[in-house]
Amino acid sequence: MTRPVIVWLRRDLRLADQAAFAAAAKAGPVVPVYVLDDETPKHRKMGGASRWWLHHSLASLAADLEKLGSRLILRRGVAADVIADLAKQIGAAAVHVLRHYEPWWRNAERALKERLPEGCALECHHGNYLMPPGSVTTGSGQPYKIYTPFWRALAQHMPPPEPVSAPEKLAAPESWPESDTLGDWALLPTRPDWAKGFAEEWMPGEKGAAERLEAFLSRAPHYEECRNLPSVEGTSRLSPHLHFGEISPATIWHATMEAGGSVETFLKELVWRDYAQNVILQYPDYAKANARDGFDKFPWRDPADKDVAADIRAWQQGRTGYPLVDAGMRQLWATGWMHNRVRMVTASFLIKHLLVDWREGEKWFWDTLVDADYGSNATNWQWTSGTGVDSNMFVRIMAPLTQSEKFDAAAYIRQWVPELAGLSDKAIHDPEAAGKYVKGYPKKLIGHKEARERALAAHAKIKS
Ligand SMILES: Cc1cc2nc3c(=O)[nH]c(=O)nc-3n(C[C@H](O)[C@H](O)[C@H](O)COP(=O)(O)OP(=O)(O)OC[C@H]3O[C@@H](n4cnc5c(N)ncnc54)[C@H](O)[C@@H]3O)c2cc1C
Repeated sequence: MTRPVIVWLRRDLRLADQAAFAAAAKAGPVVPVYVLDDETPKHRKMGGASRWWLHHSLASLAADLEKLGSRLILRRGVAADVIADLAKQIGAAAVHVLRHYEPWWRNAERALKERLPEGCALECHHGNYLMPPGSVTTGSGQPYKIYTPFWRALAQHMPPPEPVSAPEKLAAPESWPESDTLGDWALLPTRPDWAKGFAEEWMPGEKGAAERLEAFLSRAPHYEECRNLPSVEGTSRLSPHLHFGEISPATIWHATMEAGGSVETFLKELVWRDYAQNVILQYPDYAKANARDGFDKFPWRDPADKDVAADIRAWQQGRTGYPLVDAGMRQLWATGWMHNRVRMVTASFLIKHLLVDWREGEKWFWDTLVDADYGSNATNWQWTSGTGVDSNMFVRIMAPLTQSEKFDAAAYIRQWVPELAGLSDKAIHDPEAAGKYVKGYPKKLIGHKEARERALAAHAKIKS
């Protein structure tokens, strides 16, 4: 009997265009394994919203595997140890994985390689990004730090290879190793069940991802004009599916190209995802360390101070008195997702209006986003705060009230801040300035002009 091979799954929970499954299917009986590992990532273990998604995504993958005559084995513990032990136990000939670039997963891949028994190879495949992170370099072989030249260089290698179909069958081993039961992992919230709204919005899993893509294709040609309008369903909402690897970026690339029309702006956004991985490969601590010199001395307000803590809480709960900020933070809490334009506005508000260190916001998003992604989250927070490897954006202080009008956010605000629903399109962006007192809706935590001056003065301190 041919020795079995293991497919070790992480954020690659799909069968189609999944190189680890494709290679394993040809090699022999396949044992697909997911390890819930809260130890290896240390303080970066998955947040609450991601755990909700993970539960449903694993259930979906397990059902899809059964249709192929296979199973999903669930284990809990330090992933490198669990996989090495399992390889010994079943006499595996190889472990197939898709590469991941979070620093803890790179360490785990190295550790696993050392721990695997003799004769069991670790086979790492490419597939969750358009190009393997680190492979797009300047003429002198250096990795890119800035997005635009990165995009130009990556575009030279596009389109990506055509996606590969899911295997039609996966041979089963002679006997299946033991598996945990998904429900015992308690990934879903219970008391309180804050994720009630998630199920209305999302269908985690490969089928849900394919449906999202299908629905987006007819809108893709209008992406450029609609993508900044939070009141309009203008973007793809594929981010959590991409994060959990339920669909490959190559699949999305080819499908949007075939849909026709001008899709370059969308593809450029997709490349931001690759760019973020390229950044964390160069700066593994990107979620905790300012990349730009000088910001370590920035006079942030102290989150231990009770007034600052109250401001942070008001931001988290969507009670800042700025309707667009509040709508975004409430959308995040209710659905685990927020529109990109509003992510920029809410992040800028925390950092510049409230003068709170970007890392506080990064942590909140990590816990509450269903698409929370180590690379993309840190890259976008450092970009907004001006502390990152790219240009210093600190002095670009977004005006939430102007942004709200410019991007026509009235309907979005009505949806997420229902106490303001009765206000006119004109008054809803800034009820206070329009002289509208709405019972239950808070006053602004700080005026825009005052906040802007305070932020610029703080920034001047690190420049002097
Ligand atoms: C402060 C802040 C934090 C963010 N945190 C995350 C995060 O943790 N995870 C995450 O996936 N995105 C993050 N983003 C980027 C962006 O907001 C989301 O990817 C986007 O809103 C997802 O919606 P969509 O799928 O409809 O995107 P679309 O506009 O349809 O874009 C298609 C895909 O491209 C990728 N993409 C688009 N914009 C970006 C970007 N700026 N950076 C990286 N990838 C991008 C996503 O995978 C997205 O699904 C963050 C942005 C900000 C400003």
